[in-house]
This record gives sequence, C-alpha cells and structure tokens, in this order.
Amino acid sequence: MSKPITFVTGNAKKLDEVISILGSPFTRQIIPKKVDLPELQGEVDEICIKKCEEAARHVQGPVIVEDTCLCFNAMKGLPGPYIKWFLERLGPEGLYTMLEGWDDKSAQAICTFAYAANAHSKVILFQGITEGHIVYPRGPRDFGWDPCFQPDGYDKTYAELANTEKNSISHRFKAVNKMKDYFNNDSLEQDS
Ligand SMILES: O=c1[nH]c(=O)c2ncn([C@@H]3O[C@H](COP(=O)(O)OP(=O)(O)OP(=O)(O)O)[C@@H](O)[C@H]3O)c2[nH]1
Ligand SMILES: [Mg+2]
Repeated sequence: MSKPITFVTGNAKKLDEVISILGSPFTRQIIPKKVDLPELQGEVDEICIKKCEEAARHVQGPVIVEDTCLCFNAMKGLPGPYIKWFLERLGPEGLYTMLEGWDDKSAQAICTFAYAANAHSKVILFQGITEGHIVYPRGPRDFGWDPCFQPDGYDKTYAELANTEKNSISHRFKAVNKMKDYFNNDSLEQDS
C-alpha cells in the first residue's frame, strides 16, 4: 500500500474543488492539512517548488501543495502569483477596474500542483491553464475572483457556472488530471 499524501493548504474552497475533481478512483488517499505556508516571491514554478519543500519539511512525508495565479495578458502576466493580495485589497470589482486603461481584457487562470515524496526528493509540478477574460463581476461571491473571470467559449463567469461545470473546464481540473495521470500511470511508487 502506498502512503497517503497530505495536501497542505489554508484554502477550504480549493480543497473542496480538488476533492470533487479527484473523485474516484484515485490510487492514493489524500489527507488535508490546514497550514498557511510562507510563499516566496518569484516565478510560479519557483514559488510552488519552495512551498512544496516547506510543506514536506513540515509533514515529513508525501505532500502536495497548489498555487493559483490569475495573469492579465495586458499586464504581461501580473498580478499572477500575487493575485491573493490584489483580490484581498481591491475585490473583484477592483480587479476589473485595474484593466480599465487597456482594451485587452484577456487573462489566464493557472493552477500548479507540486508533489514531493519526502523532504529530500525532487518536486514534481503539474500545471493547468484556462484562458478567459476579466469582466465586471457577476454571480455568487463565495470564491475569490470567480465572479470576474469568464472562461473563453462561455457566456458565464466561473461564479455563474454550476460547480460541476467549472470543475470540468477549470485550470484546477486540468492540473488535477495531469497529477492523476502521474499517480495512475507514471509514478514508480518510490515513496511507498
Ligand atoms: O475565484 C477563484 N477561483 C479559483 O479557482 C481560485 N483558486 C484560488 N483562488 C484565489 O486566488 C488566490 C491564490 O492564492 P494561493 O494559491 O496562494 O491560495 P491560498 O493562499 O488561498 O491557499 P494555499 O496557498 O494555502 O493553498 C487566493 O486568494 C485564492 O482564494 C481562486 N479564486
Ligand atoms: Mg497561498
């Protein structure tokens, strides 16, 4: 039997989505652990690797962490990994207003999972990207910037879509599926 994997996150909504996207069958048991890990500044891969190494030291066993970016193309990818702080101060309306001076409202939602078998092993990344546009907020306010992100090909924001629909096209869905493939097919169980 492989060891369970601890998912270290301070974000309950992320956890809900990951659990419903993972569904079953998944080869490994996931144990959530609420820790608000320190996040370094830098490019997203680097932030995820450091966050995962910190989580692995904390847990002393197999861990996953996840980092989510919202990247405005007009701003060459900003706020990106710093979206949490922009959202906290400005809210979804403010994110929309940030792009007032640009015609280009296109954006990418990027989800990156990082997995480490233990505190000494190499961190493996799984990334999913969903393209969309920043719009004036519409829909329920229960998750972050969902009300102002409208995925391409849809006339609804993430917030207006049913959970099952968001979870079938989202950045998180794409990243979770790559991770699922790894554990179902490629993992050599070196950490078991
Ligand atoms: O509308 C949203 N739809 C999403 O699908 C989504 N995923 C994350 N977020 C928010 O974007 C920031 C990422 O920062 P983040 O990755 O560092 O997360 P976090 O600090 O909340 O948790 P964690 O780092 O402990 O896992 C945080 O404000 C999250 O609430 C989302 N908002
Ligand atoms: Mg965080």
